[in-house]
Amino acid sequence: MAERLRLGVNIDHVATVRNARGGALPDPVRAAHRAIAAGADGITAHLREDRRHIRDADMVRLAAELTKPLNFEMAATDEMLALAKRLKPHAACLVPEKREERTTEGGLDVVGQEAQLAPRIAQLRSAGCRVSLFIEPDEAPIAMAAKLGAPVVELHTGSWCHAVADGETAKAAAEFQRLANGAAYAAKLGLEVHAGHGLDYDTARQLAGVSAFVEFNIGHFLIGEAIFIGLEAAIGRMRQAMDEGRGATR
Ligand SMILES: CC(=O)[C@@H](O)[C@H](O)COP(=O)(O)O
Ligand SMILES: NCC(=O)COP(=O)(O)O
Repeated sequence: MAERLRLGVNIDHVATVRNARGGALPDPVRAAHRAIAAGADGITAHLREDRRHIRDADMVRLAAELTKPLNFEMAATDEMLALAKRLKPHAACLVPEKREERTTEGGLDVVGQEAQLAPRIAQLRSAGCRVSLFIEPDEAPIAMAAKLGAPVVELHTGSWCHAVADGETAKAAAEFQRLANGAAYAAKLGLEVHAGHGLDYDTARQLAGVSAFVEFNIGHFLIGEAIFIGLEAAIGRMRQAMDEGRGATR
């Protein structure tokens, strides 16, 4: 029987809605508690440098209150590093960030940034954080992640999800194969393999069939679904989709 996939729920976009009116509601920390009650294995939150959704005070509360692991997504900057070292979340996921982007557009450029990343990874590990690198599913960044001492990689699923959503069948098939190959390669190197960005019920179900993945981090789709069916129901359906996909693992 294949290992059960973990589901990390990203709550960034509860904070996006809150910030639209500048008040305190809806509270992303309340959403995190509800997500855990509904079966999330962990919570992901991305403290962007421009604080467009999650804010420092949210991170402080999440780190103090959660009963399941917190995955702190952050740019590899001194400011974020200092905060992560203070809050000591279960996990720190280093992601690329461009101020003008609408959302994360690709994986971290690990091959070009070894000198900056190596000391930051070492410091996060010393603070007790499980470090992951959000990267493209290609051999060069995966090998570099292993060389840099990151125990976890999160493979960027955005290109595949876009191709699926746009009905680009050939591209979607190629991107899926790229993810499957990347996951197998990372697992062979001894890395723990996660996936995330743009996943929905169907893509999560399909990707769950790749046995090398142990965790998916999913946010935007689930928060959108919550508008229609509620957060608990959306998480329940996602859990079911992932379990179905994992059951199909050969
Ligand atoms: C790194 C990643 O793919 C996402 O988790 C990230 O948090 C996306 O950023 P937004 O939530 O701001 O779209
Ligand atoms: N790291 C990916 C993540 O946390 C969620 O991404 P998305 O589902 O909001 O695109």
